[in-house]
Amino acid sequence: MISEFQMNMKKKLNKALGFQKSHSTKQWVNKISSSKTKNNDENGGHDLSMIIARTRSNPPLELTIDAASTSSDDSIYNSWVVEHPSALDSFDRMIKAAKGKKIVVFLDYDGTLSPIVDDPNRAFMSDEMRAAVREVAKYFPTAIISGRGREKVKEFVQLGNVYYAGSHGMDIMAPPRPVKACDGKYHTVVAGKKGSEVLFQPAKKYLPAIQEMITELEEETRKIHGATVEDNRFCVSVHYRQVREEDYNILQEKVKSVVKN
Ligand SMILES: O=P(O)(O)OC[C@H]1O[C@H](O[C@H]2O[C@H](CO)[C@@H](O)[C@H](O)[C@H]2O)[C@H](O)[C@@H](O)[C@@H]1O
Repeated sequence: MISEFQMNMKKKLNKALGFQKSHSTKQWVNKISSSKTKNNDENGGHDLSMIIARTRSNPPLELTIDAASTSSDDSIYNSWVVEHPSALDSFDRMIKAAKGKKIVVFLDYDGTLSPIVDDPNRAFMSDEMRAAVREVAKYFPTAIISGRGREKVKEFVQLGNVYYAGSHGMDIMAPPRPVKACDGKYHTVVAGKKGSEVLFQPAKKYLPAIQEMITELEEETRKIHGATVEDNRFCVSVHYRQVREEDYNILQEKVKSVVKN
């Protein structure tokens, strides 16, 4: 039987995720259409991240379709939903499967907790979503994993009771708590007001090389209108959402040559 907590959680998640139905429908439809009409990468991504990890809902802007405008768009969306059902529809099944097990929640940021927008610096999370995540984290260890730098994600999320895994997991910070043991090699303990925070940064020694690459990418891409380089500390994203389609190849070649060298 579903408990009151489960019902409340389901309601809160539904409310928090509400924006995705209205806001991201266009992006989902857009992604499907774009993958049919051009040779896009499999994730429809718009940043040529050095570690190739992208959200599912970031399609090219120039292929924007108004999802509400035609019934064929609706049917594209509906078939997308069939292939990508909402976890909320299987909530009861998930609860059953989780019985007696320790539940840990892993959440992506862009396109999951926040809508996809043109300017990566403005991918804000709604207050409803923040409240839902805060609530979930009260009951289960909760981690937010992103390709972005850890500090940027923390700045967006503004919650103290979650784990932050930035740079695709190369920079992890646990919420403040009493620290029992760390291996000392990759972990650093940072004393804070509410307890000690543990930092896990296994790629720290590569920081100078990564920073060098970021500077080079900035120089190489400066002349391509719309291209931006996002410093994600242990990795980097080169955004092409605002780049003209005819410049995609040249940008891609420039990124490849920097990475290769
Ligand atoms: O792992 P994620 O948290 O999903 O990060 C993947 C990339 O997300 C961000 O870029 C994407 O969202 C931007 C804001 O909506 C959008 O403008 C961009 O086109 C998307 O690719 C982030 O800026 C990247 O650094 C992450 O790699």
